[in-house]
Amino acid sequence: MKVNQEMLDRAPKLRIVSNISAGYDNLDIKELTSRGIMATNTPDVLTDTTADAIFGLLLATARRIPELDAYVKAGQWTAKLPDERFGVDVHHKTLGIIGMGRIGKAIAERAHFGFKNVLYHNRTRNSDTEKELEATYVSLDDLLQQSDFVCLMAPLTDETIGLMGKREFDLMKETAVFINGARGSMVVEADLIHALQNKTIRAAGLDVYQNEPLPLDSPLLQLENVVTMPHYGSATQETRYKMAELAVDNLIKGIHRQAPPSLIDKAVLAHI
Ligand SMILES: NC(=O)C1=CN([C@@H]2O[C@H](COP(=O)(O)OP(=O)(O)OC[C@H]3O[C@@H](n4cnc5c(N)ncnc54)[C@H](O)[C@@H]3O)[C@@H](O)[C@H]2O)C=CC1
Ligand SMILES: O=C(O)C(=O)CO
Repeated sequence: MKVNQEMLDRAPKLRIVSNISAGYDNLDIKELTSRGIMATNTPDVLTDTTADAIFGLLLATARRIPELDAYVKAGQWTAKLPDERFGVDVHHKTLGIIGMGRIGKAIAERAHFGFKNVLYHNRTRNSDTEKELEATYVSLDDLLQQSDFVCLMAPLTDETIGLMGKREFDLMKETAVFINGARGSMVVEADLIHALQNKTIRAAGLDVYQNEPLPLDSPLLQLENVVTMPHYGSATQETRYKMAELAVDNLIKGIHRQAPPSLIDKAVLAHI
Protein backbone atom coordinates (compact mmCIF):
# COMPACT_ATOMS: atom_id res chain seq x y z
CA MET A 1 0.00 0.00 0.00
CA LYS A 2 1.30 3.46 -0.96
CA VAL A 3 1.79 5.76 2.00
CA ASN A 4 1.95 9.23 0.46
CA GLN A 5 1.12 12.85 1.33
CA GLU A 6 -2.56 12.44 0.53
CA MET A 7 -2.93 9.47 2.85
CA LEU A 8 -0.89 11.14 5.60
CA ASP A 9 -3.08 14.27 5.45
CA ARG A 10 -5.93 12.04 6.56
CA ALA A 11 -3.98 10.63 9.54
CA PRO A 12 -2.87 13.61 11.65
CA LYS A 13 -2.30 11.55 14.82
CA LEU A 14 -0.15 8.86 13.16
CA ARG A 15 3.09 8.06 15.01
CA ILE A 16 4.47 5.08 13.10
CA VAL A 17 4.08 3.14 9.85
CA SER A 18 5.23 -0.45 10.36
CA ASN A 19 5.81 -2.06 6.96
CA ILE A 20 5.82 -5.88 6.86
CA SER A 21 8.50 -6.14 4.19
CA ALA A 22 12.18 -5.39 3.69
CA GLY A 23 11.49 -3.13 0.71
CA TYR A 24 9.93 0.22 1.55
CA ASP A 25 9.50 1.79 -1.88
CA ASN A 26 5.80 2.19 -1.01
CA LEU A 27 6.68 4.73 1.70
CA ASP A 28 7.47 8.40 1.19
CA ILE A 29 10.25 8.44 3.79
CA LYS A 30 11.09 12.14 3.39
CA GLU A 31 7.49 13.13 3.96
CA LEU A 32 7.10 10.77 6.93
CA THR A 33 10.27 12.10 8.59
CA SER A 34 9.29 15.73 8.06
CA ARG A 35 5.97 14.99 9.82
CA GLY A 36 7.75 13.23 12.71
CA ILE A 37 6.22 9.86 11.78
CA MET A 38 8.50 6.85 12.18
CA ALA A 39 8.73 4.23 9.43
CA THR A 40 10.02 0.70 9.90
CA ASN A 41 10.56 -2.41 7.76
CA THR A 42 11.40 -6.09 8.39
CA PRO A 43 14.89 -6.79 6.99
CA ASP A 44 17.26 -9.62 8.07
CA VAL A 45 14.57 -12.08 9.25
CA LEU A 46 13.69 -12.81 5.60
CA THR A 47 17.17 -12.72 4.08
CA ASP A 48 17.92 -16.45 3.83
CA THR A 49 14.37 -17.42 2.94
CA THR A 50 14.33 -14.95 0.07
CA ALA A 51 17.80 -16.01 -1.09
CA ASP A 52 16.65 -19.67 -1.10
CA ALA A 53 13.61 -18.78 -3.21
CA ILE A 54 15.52 -16.63 -5.70
CA PHE A 55 18.29 -19.21 -6.02
CA GLY A 56 15.59 -21.84 -6.57
CA LEU A 57 14.06 -19.64 -9.26
CA LEU A 58 17.45 -19.38 -10.95
CA LEU A 59 17.90 -23.17 -10.99
CA ALA A 60 14.30 -23.74 -12.08
CA THR A 61 14.69 -21.30 -14.98
CA ALA A 62 18.03 -22.69 -16.14
CA ARG A 63 16.88 -26.33 -15.97
CA ARG A 64 13.26 -25.60 -17.02
CA ILE A 65 11.92 -27.50 -14.02
CA PRO A 66 8.31 -26.15 -13.98
CA GLU A 67 7.94 -26.79 -17.72
CA LEU A 68 9.22 -30.34 -17.37
CA ASP A 69 7.02 -31.00 -14.35
CA ALA A 70 4.01 -29.98 -16.45
CA TYR A 71 5.31 -32.16 -19.32
CA VAL A 72 5.53 -35.28 -17.13
CA LYS A 73 2.15 -34.66 -15.46
CA ALA A 74 0.47 -34.09 -18.84
CA GLY A 75 1.57 -37.58 -19.90
CA GLN A 76 3.89 -36.23 -22.61
CA TRP A 77 6.90 -38.23 -21.36
CA THR A 78 6.34 -41.18 -23.65
CA ALA A 79 9.85 -41.46 -25.13
CA LYS A 80 13.39 -40.13 -24.59
CA LEU A 81 13.33 -36.42 -23.70
CA PRO A 82 13.81 -34.44 -26.94
CA ASP A 83 16.83 -32.10 -27.15
CA GLU A 84 14.57 -29.04 -27.50
CA ARG A 85 13.55 -29.55 -23.86
CA PHE A 86 17.11 -29.52 -22.53
CA GLY A 87 18.18 -26.88 -20.07
CA VAL A 88 21.45 -25.03 -19.58
CA ASP A 89 24.21 -25.65 -17.01
CA VAL A 90 24.50 -23.45 -13.97
CA HIS A 91 27.73 -24.80 -12.47
CA HIS A 92 30.98 -23.14 -13.51
CA LYS A 93 29.16 -20.18 -15.01
CA THR A 94 29.29 -16.48 -14.11
CA LEU A 95 26.63 -15.03 -11.86
CA GLY A 96 26.19 -11.25 -11.75
CA ILE A 97 24.32 -9.77 -8.79
CA ILE A 98 22.98 -6.21 -9.00
CA GLY A 99 22.53 -5.05 -5.39
CA MET A 100 24.95 -6.81 -3.05
CA GLY A 101 23.04 -6.10 0.17
CA ARG A 102 21.72 -8.62 2.65
CA ILE A 103 19.85 -10.82 0.16
CA GLY A 104 22.37 -10.30 -2.65
CA LYS A 105 25.12 -11.52 -0.34
CA ALA A 106 23.07 -14.54 0.77
CA ILE A 107 22.61 -15.44 -2.92
CA ALA A 108 26.38 -15.02 -3.47
CA GLU A 109 27.00 -17.41 -0.54
CA ARG A 110 24.83 -20.03 -2.24
CA ALA A 111 26.68 -19.47 -5.53
CA HIS A 112 30.18 -19.43 -4.05
CA PHE A 113 30.99 -23.11 -4.60
CA GLY A 114 28.68 -23.78 -7.55
CA PHE A 115 29.49 -20.97 -9.94
CA LYS A 116 32.86 -20.18 -11.50
CA ASN A 117 32.65 -16.44 -10.81
CA VAL A 118 30.43 -14.14 -8.85
CA LEU A 119 30.41 -10.55 -10.14
CA TYR A 120 28.49 -7.79 -8.42
CA HIS A 121 27.44 -4.23 -8.88
CA ASN A 122 26.40 -2.16 -5.90
CA ARG A 123 26.10 1.48 -4.86
CA THR A 124 29.24 1.01 -2.78
CA ARG A 125 31.95 -1.66 -2.86
CA ASN A 126 31.84 -4.27 -0.14
CA SER A 127 35.39 -5.42 0.57
CA ASP A 128 34.30 -7.99 3.20
CA THR A 129 32.11 -9.76 0.64
CA GLU A 130 34.93 -9.56 -1.92
CA LYS A 131 37.32 -11.33 0.47
CA GLU A 132 34.85 -13.76 2.01
CA LEU A 133 33.10 -14.85 -1.19
CA GLU A 134 35.68 -13.94 -3.83
CA ALA A 135 33.06 -11.77 -5.52
CA THR A 136 34.37 -9.19 -7.99
CA TYR A 137 33.04 -5.64 -8.19
CA VAL A 138 32.34 -4.46 -11.76
CA SER A 139 30.40 -1.67 -13.46
CA LEU A 140 26.79 -2.41 -14.37
CA ASP A 141 27.64 -2.64 -18.07
CA ASP A 142 30.52 -5.06 -17.46
CA LEU A 143 28.28 -7.20 -15.29
CA LEU A 144 25.60 -7.34 -17.98
CA GLN A 145 28.13 -8.18 -20.71
CA GLN A 146 30.01 -10.87 -18.77
CA SER A 147 27.33 -12.70 -16.75
CA ASP A 148 25.58 -15.94 -17.71
CA PHE A 149 22.99 -15.22 -15.01
CA VAL A 150 22.01 -11.66 -14.04
CA CYS A 151 20.19 -11.40 -10.74
CA LEU A 152 18.50 -8.15 -9.72
CA MET A 153 18.40 -7.67 -5.94
CA ALA A 154 18.67 -3.88 -5.35
CA PRO A 155 15.90 -1.72 -3.85
CA LEU A 156 13.43 0.25 -5.96
CA THR A 157 14.42 3.92 -5.73
CA ASP A 158 14.35 6.99 -7.99
CA GLU A 159 17.75 5.81 -9.21
CA THR A 160 16.81 2.18 -9.95
CA ILE A 161 13.34 2.64 -11.49
CA GLY A 162 13.56 1.29 -15.06
CA LEU A 163 17.19 0.26 -14.48
CA MET A 164 16.85 -2.70 -16.86
CA GLY A 165 15.61 -1.53 -20.26
CA LYS A 166 16.37 -2.22 -23.93
CA ARG A 167 19.96 -0.96 -23.72
CA GLU A 168 20.69 -3.22 -20.74
CA PHE A 169 19.02 -6.32 -22.22
CA ASP A 170 20.95 -5.70 -25.44
CA LEU A 171 24.18 -5.73 -23.45
CA MET A 172 23.41 -9.16 -22.00
CA LYS A 173 24.65 -12.32 -23.72
CA GLU A 174 22.14 -14.07 -25.98
CA THR A 175 22.61 -17.14 -23.81
CA ALA A 176 22.09 -15.31 -20.51
CA VAL A 177 19.26 -15.74 -18.03
CA PHE A 178 17.71 -12.77 -16.19
CA ILE A 179 16.36 -13.18 -12.65
CA ASN A 180 14.32 -10.50 -10.87
CA GLY A 181 13.83 -10.98 -7.13
CA ALA A 182 13.64 -7.27 -6.30
CA ARG A 183 10.81 -5.12 -7.69
CA GLY A 184 9.03 -5.18 -11.04
CA SER A 185 9.34 -1.46 -11.72
CA MET A 186 13.11 -1.74 -11.89
CA VAL A 187 12.53 -3.39 -15.26
CA VAL A 188 10.92 -1.89 -18.35
CA GLU A 189 8.64 -4.89 -18.74
CA ALA A 190 7.88 -4.26 -22.44
CA ASP A 191 11.64 -4.32 -23.17
CA LEU A 192 12.09 -7.55 -21.21
CA ILE A 193 9.19 -9.14 -23.10
CA HIS A 194 10.73 -8.00 -26.39
CA ALA A 195 14.11 -9.50 -25.44
CA LEU A 196 12.48 -12.81 -24.47
CA GLN A 197 10.24 -13.00 -27.56
CA ASN A 198 13.18 -12.26 -29.86
CA LYS A 199 15.55 -14.51 -27.89
CA THR A 200 18.12 -11.75 -27.44
CA ILE A 201 18.37 -13.30 -23.97
CA ARG A 202 17.70 -16.96 -23.23
CA ALA A 203 15.16 -16.83 -20.41
CA ALA A 204 13.89 -15.04 -17.33
CA GLY A 205 12.87 -16.10 -13.85
CA LEU A 206 10.57 -13.55 -12.27
CA ASP A 207 9.21 -13.18 -8.75
CA VAL A 208 8.07 -9.57 -9.14
CA TYR A 209 6.26 -7.57 -11.82
CA GLN A 210 5.30 -4.05 -12.80
CA ASN A 211 1.68 -4.87 -11.84
CA GLU A 212 0.92 -7.42 -9.13
CA PRO A 213 -0.88 -9.77 -9.23
CA LEU A 214 0.36 -10.30 -12.77
CA PRO A 215 -2.54 -9.44 -15.15
CA LEU A 216 -3.97 -12.44 -16.96
CA ASP A 217 -3.34 -10.80 -20.35
CA SER A 218 0.40 -10.32 -19.66
CA PRO A 219 2.50 -11.65 -22.57
CA LEU A 220 4.85 -13.07 -19.92
CA LEU A 221 2.29 -15.80 -19.30
CA GLN A 222 2.57 -16.93 -22.93
CA LEU A 223 6.34 -17.31 -22.99
CA GLU A 224 7.93 -20.72 -22.58
CA ASN A 225 11.25 -19.14 -21.64
CA VAL A 226 9.79 -17.48 -18.54
CA VAL A 227 9.42 -19.00 -15.09
CA THR A 228 7.05 -17.08 -12.83
CA MET A 229 6.58 -16.96 -9.08
CA PRO A 230 3.86 -14.95 -7.29
CA HIS A 231 6.05 -12.50 -5.30
CA TYR A 232 6.97 -15.41 -3.14
CA GLY A 233 10.52 -14.65 -1.93
CA SER A 234 9.86 -14.46 1.81
CA ALA A 235 6.76 -16.66 1.83
CA THR A 236 7.42 -19.47 4.28
CA GLN A 237 5.34 -19.97 7.41
CA GLU A 238 8.37 -19.47 9.68
CA THR A 239 9.65 -16.33 8.02
CA ARG A 240 6.28 -14.63 7.63
CA TYR A 241 5.76 -15.23 11.37
CA LYS A 242 9.14 -13.65 12.17
CA MET A 243 8.31 -10.69 9.93
CA ALA A 244 4.99 -10.21 11.73
CA GLU A 245 6.72 -10.39 15.13
CA LEU A 246 9.30 -7.80 14.09
CA ALA A 247 6.59 -5.54 12.64
CA VAL A 248 4.68 -5.74 15.94
CA ASP A 249 7.84 -4.98 17.97
CA ASN A 250 8.48 -1.98 15.74
CA LEU A 251 4.89 -0.81 16.12
CA ILE A 252 4.78 -1.08 19.92
CA LYS A 253 8.08 0.83 20.27
CA GLY A 254 6.84 3.53 17.91
CA ILE A 255 3.50 3.96 19.71
CA HIS A 256 5.51 4.54 22.90
CA ARG A 257 7.73 7.07 21.12
CA GLN A 258 10.80 4.86 21.50
CA ALA A 259 13.27 3.93 18.74
CA PRO A 260 11.98 0.75 17.01
CA PRO A 261 14.49 -2.03 16.16
CA SER A 262 14.30 -1.45 12.40
CA LEU A 263 13.75 2.25 12.05
CA ILE A 264 14.42 3.26 8.43
CA ASP A 265 15.33 6.94 8.85
CA LYS A 266 16.91 7.68 12.23
CA ALA A 267 16.66 11.42 11.53
CA VAL A 268 13.00 11.17 12.50
CA LEU A 269 14.01 10.77 16.16
CA ALA A 270 14.89 14.47 16.23
CA HIS A 271 11.24 15.29 15.32
CA ILE A 272 9.36 13.19 17.89
N1 LIG B 1 10.96 -11.00 -3.85
C1 LIG B 1 10.72 -10.85 -2.56
O1 LIG B 1 9.85 -11.49 -1.98
C2 LIG B 1 11.56 -9.90 -1.79
C3 LIG B 1 12.12 -8.81 -2.41
N2 LIG B 1 12.89 -7.93 -1.69
C4 LIG B 1 13.49 -6.80 -2.39
O2 LIG B 1 14.89 -6.92 -2.29
C5 LIG B 1 15.45 -5.66 -1.99
C6 LIG B 1 16.78 -5.83 -1.29
O3 LIG B 1 16.59 -6.34 0.01
P1 LIG B 1 17.83 -6.41 1.05
O4 LIG B 1 18.95 -7.17 0.44
O5 LIG B 1 17.28 -6.87 2.33
O6 LIG B 1 18.21 -4.87 1.13
P2 LIG B 1 19.63 -4.21 1.43
O7 LIG B 1 19.35 -2.79 1.73
O8 LIG B 1 20.35 -5.01 2.45
O9 LIG B 1 20.42 -4.34 0.04
C7 LIG B 1 20.20 -3.54 -1.06
C8 LIG B 1 21.54 -3.29 -1.73
O10 LIG B 1 21.33 -2.64 -2.97
C9 LIG B 1 22.31 -1.63 -3.11
N3 LIG B 1 21.87 -0.59 -4.05
C10 LIG B 1 21.09 0.48 -3.82
N4 LIG B 1 20.95 1.21 -4.93
C11 LIG B 1 21.67 0.58 -5.89
C12 LIG B 1 21.94 0.85 -7.25
N5 LIG B 1 21.44 1.94 -7.85
N6 LIG B 1 22.71 -0.01 -7.94
C13 LIG B 1 23.23 -1.09 -7.34
N7 LIG B 1 23.03 -1.40 -6.05
C14 LIG B 1 22.26 -0.56 -5.33
C15 LIG B 1 22.53 -1.10 -1.70
O11 LIG B 1 23.79 -0.44 -1.61
C16 LIG B 1 22.48 -2.38 -0.89
O12 LIG B 1 23.75 -2.99 -0.78
C17 LIG B 1 14.36 -4.96 -1.17
O13 LIG B 1 14.48 -3.55 -1.25
C18 LIG B 1 13.08 -5.47 -1.80
O14 LIG B 1 12.67 -4.60 -2.82
C19 LIG B 1 13.13 -8.14 -0.37
C20 LIG B 1 12.61 -9.21 0.28
C21 LIG B 1 11.75 -10.17 -0.36
O1 LIG C 1 10.08 -7.88 2.00
C1 LIG C 1 9.89 -7.48 0.83
O2 LIG C 1 10.41 -6.45 0.38
C2 LIG C 1 9.01 -8.26 -0.04
O3 LIG C 1 9.03 -8.07 -1.22
C3 LIG C 1 8.10 -9.28 0.48
O4 LIG C 1 8.57 -10.02 1.50
